[in-house]
Amino acid sequence: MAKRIGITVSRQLMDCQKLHPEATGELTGLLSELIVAAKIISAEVNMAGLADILGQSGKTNVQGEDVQKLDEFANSTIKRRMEQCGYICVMASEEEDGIIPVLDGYEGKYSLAFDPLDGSSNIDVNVSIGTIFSIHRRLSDGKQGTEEDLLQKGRVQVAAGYIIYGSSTMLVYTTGDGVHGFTLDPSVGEFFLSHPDIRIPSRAKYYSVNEAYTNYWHEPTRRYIDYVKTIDKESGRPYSLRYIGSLVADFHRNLISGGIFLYPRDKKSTDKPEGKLRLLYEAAPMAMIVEQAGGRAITDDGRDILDIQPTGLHQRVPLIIGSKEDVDLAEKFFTGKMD
Ligand SMILES: O=P(O)(O)OC[C@H]1O[C@](O)(COP(=O)(O)O)[C@@H](O)[C@@H]1O
Ligand SMILES: [Mg+2]
Ligand SMILES: [Mg+2]
Repeated sequence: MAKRIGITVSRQLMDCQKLHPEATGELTGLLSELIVAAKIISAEVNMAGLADILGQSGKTNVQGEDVQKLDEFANSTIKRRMEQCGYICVMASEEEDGIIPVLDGYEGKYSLAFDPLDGSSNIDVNVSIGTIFSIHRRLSDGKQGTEEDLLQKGRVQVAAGYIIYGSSTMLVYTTGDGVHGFTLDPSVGEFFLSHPDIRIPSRAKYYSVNEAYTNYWHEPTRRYIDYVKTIDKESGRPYSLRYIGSLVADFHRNLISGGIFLYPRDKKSTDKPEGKLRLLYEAAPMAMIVEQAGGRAITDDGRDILDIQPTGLHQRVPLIIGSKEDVDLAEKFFTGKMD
């Protein structure tokens, strides 16, 4: 894969296509359309305070969460663009209860699941937020796609990525050929390669968990977090705590600097027995990226996130993700193999 800093993302996609003679260019087309949607969202996020787009929309989504105006803007921007791009047959969004069809005559061979805006609690306070996406090859034949095309294991994703709207806007994605980061130059409206072949450090520097829930943690969580806080110079402990409250931003920091992010099950969320984060458009795409970068992603009972067969569009899973050595060790704590 071309490692030339400064090449555009469309150029890299084209180069990647050349490596796959069977490629038809449809995945490149799909990703290019998604990137246009991300640029539109990035422009809106960057001037959110001016555009009267902060605050709540007054609606509640299928997750029971208050929908922010920017959630809605991002959701409709992606939907409007992708329903007529001609490369996908069905979509799923965090903000929509059921599957989202494409316009008749625009059916394509892929399915798209997305979290239009991740980190909604940080939208109004100018803290990094993002968009997460996951792409599968369709299974159903016929024209419009079905839920079956979306409910596929993370292991068979053809591409996954996120766009982080932070101090700079970055696209980080994988098509199974490593993980690459591009930075948006807003003056020319183009993403340029800035982080080729990202490899997550095998040992963490940071741990990311919402400590406000300590009183509700199950014993393995408590023991593991106590462990990362224990002084052990040789293994770089205690790790520093960093928790932004936007999965995209916490994940991105750990991807670059080394870290472990945990959102395990707890005793607080009786309405969310499987934790908070969603498998299809949060955990599975991040798991593909982290594994492609040399890291790992599991549940808090040691299952690999990418091998979980989804059963529902908005299914939640406990998530432990990040530097491989730390996730391997955390697994021992959570599966009772650490005495
Ligand atoms: O406030 P909590 O319980 O720590 O939850 C924070 C988590 O919730 C999320 O905001 C959920 O995602 P959405 O903002 O897309 O709903 C994650 O980004 C983040 O990691
Ligand atoms: Mg989210
Ligand atoms: Mg969201």
